[in-house]
Amino acid sequence: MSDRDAIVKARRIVVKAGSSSLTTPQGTIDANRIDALVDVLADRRGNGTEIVFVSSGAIAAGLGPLGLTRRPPDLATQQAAASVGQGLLFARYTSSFARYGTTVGQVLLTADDMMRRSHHRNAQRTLAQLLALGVLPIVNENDTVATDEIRFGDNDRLAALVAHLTRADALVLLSDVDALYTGDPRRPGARRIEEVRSPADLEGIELGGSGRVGTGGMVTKVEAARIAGIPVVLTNAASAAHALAGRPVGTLFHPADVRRRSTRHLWLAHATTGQGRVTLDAGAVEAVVRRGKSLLPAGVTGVEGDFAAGDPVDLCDAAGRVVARGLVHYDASEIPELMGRSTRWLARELGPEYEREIIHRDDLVVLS
Ligand SMILES: Nc1ncnc2c1ncn2[C@@H]1O[C@H](COP(=O)(O)OP(=O)(O)O)[C@@H](O)[C@H]1O
Ligand SMILES: N[C@@H](CCC(=O)OP(=O)(O)O)C(=O)O
Repeated sequence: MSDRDAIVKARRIVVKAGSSSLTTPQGTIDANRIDALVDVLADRRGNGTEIVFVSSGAIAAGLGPLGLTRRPPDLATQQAAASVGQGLLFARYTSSFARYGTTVGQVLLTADDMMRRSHHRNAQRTLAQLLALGVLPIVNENDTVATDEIRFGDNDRLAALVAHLTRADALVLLSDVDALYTGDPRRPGARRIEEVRSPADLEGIELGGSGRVGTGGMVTKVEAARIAGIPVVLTNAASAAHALAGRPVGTLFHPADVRRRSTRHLWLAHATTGQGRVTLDAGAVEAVVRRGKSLLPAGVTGVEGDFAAGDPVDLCDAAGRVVARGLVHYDASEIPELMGRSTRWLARELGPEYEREIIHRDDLVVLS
């Protein structure tokens, strides 16, 4: 079965639409385009396919009502715009899907929901139950409470992780551009890439930034395709029906092998930024990278940054090369007095609560 056939036969599909496909240049929801996309999704659903829809556009749809003409640079105004826009978007989806008798459920996720085991299971259960009840989940990042430090920012990688979370068979990314091109399609000479089979197919391709209201541009779409581990089609919203029908539109990304990685590990590797750095001695690098062990205080030689317990931090070797990333169990300020000490010594001198790892192996992903 070809990967285009796999999209036709998929029983569960994650479809993601970008801000530019759902909103107008005036910063309002684009009701006509939303209705047209809902028509396509409802049609596919009518064939018995379960759809999980990841919708961007909360910030973009909130701009007009707030009298703004462009995406604000500061987080607080973005959060406010998202708060206004998300409600308007969801109201539109509710009424648009009601034309087909379809009930929709709003699912707003934070990066933490992908990362922390308990939250992760919770999100997974909610999505599974919505699908079991015949509800179409509409997912977005919970932008109103997301902060710069711990935020997806773009919905492409979120969609890939949602595909893992829901064990979807295919992912369709809808943007304002009809495919991946060899360079920015706004410039002459850019050619459409029909298929991406391996990272080698991406060599020499210029992955540019986003359009007027989007975030992440092509970089995060290609990254999403790499994370997804299922067939991915990237095209524009107008070609959604063709993409779902297996027609040769857009760019088809054949699945990369990511089966051995959990969603949390994929999140850590691809969707977080280290909030600081911890330097490891050679023995600790060997233990963490080669033997899959937890990072103990004894193997730490240095710390940089101002992170808090629970933040993602980069683990570096003595040459400063990042070898892994993990969720740290201590604040940055606590680490200097623990460095180089055995856990037994720490428990005896500082108390039993200091007998824990700097980073537990379950919260750690090797990057080198
Ligand atoms: N190599 C490329 N191929 C296709 N599009 C590209 C490329 N480089 C940059 N782009 C730009 O990426 C934009 C889509 O990204 P983005 O604005 O984040 O979309 P969305 O809001 O749909 O997620 C397009 O408008 C396009 O101009
Ligand atoms: N969660 C954000 C999405 C951020 C964004 O712009 O994403 P995208 O348009 O998919 O590149 C929102 O709803 O505004």
